[in-house]
Amino acid sequence: MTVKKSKNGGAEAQIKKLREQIDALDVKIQALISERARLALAVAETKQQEGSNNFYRPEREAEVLRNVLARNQGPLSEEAMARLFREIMSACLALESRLRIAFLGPEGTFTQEAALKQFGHAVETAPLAAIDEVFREVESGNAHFGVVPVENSTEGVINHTLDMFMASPLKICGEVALRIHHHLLGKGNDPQGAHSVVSHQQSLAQCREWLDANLPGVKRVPVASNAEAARLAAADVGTLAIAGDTAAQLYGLHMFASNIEDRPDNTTRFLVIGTLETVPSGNDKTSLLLSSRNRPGALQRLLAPLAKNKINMTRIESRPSRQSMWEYVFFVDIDGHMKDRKVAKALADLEKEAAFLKRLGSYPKAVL
Ligand SMILES: O=C(O)C(=O)C[C@]1(C(=O)O)C=C[C@@H](O)C=C1
Repeated sequence: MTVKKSKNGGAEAQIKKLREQIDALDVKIQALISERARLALAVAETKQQEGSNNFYRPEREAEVLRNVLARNQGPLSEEAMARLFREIMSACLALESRLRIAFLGPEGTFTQEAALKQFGHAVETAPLAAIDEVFREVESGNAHFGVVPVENSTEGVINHTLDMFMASPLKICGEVALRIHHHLLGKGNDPQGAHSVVSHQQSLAQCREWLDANLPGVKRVPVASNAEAARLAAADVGTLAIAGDTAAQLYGLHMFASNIEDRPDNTTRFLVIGTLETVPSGNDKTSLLLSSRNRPGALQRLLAPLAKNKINMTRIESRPSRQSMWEYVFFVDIDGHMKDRKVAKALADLEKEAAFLKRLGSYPKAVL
């Protein structure tokens, strides 16, 4: 008994000592964060004196986060360390100017998660019901930036987002890559007793194999979003939802099975849209909208300037042009920033070959 007591006493004393060290470090960290915030305010003042009211600088934020990752020695993971610095920058930016970010809602969607991953929590977020509403909110100046999904590694592109760029004057200012984990959620006790499983059609597709193996008799019903699915599951014990953590928490649902996506590397790419022309960050990509003249070998000829200038094309998607039948436009992503000499030369060559070329934006590659 005496030994145990002294052991406990020893452990408690040890914890007390460690906590004193933590307290002493917290004092220093806090003072440094305040000093950092004062410097950010000074940067804001300089921006204002220059006549600029673009306080958000995605290229600088990408650089800060890349430096953080390069320095990280553990024990915190890259994600954890980046998240902490993201929130520090978010709070600093909020001192300079509070941003309003429109995103494809409702609350609890993966797009909201992507918006918070990119901007941190010190922004005002505005959930909107459809992708075109997000574009309109930014175009009208009601929101500083918008976040929309564009591509999923299992199911491919989100055509609606690409189509919006044909007519919209907005630029792509950044991209966010988000690992997507889907869970089977509900209010009841036994998922086998459910009559239907609801989710966004992409999520149902991303969990197809799991559903075939585990819930073969349950009807699959596509709905507008995963968050909407969670809302429906919260209202009816016979309805199961496939959605992510945020929606599960928001609607207080029971998690019957976690990470049910067929591919463990399931990632969705989101775009940050706005009026800002992002300057080079040192590791950028450029998105273009192209259409070819209607003649044999047109696509090959169209892309030749990229090969000639040794530009790496990372993606190409074709979409009907909507101008005339059987004509296509191409969404092309290339490595580099349009201000890079090599890219600028390739774009000048491309312009001569293409019937139409729209520069959708150059922006930092997703950091994490
Ligand atoms: O460097 C700037 O331009 C800043 O305003 C500072 C800071 C930061 O906290 O590091 C804040 C907001 C910008 O988006 C980028 C960086």
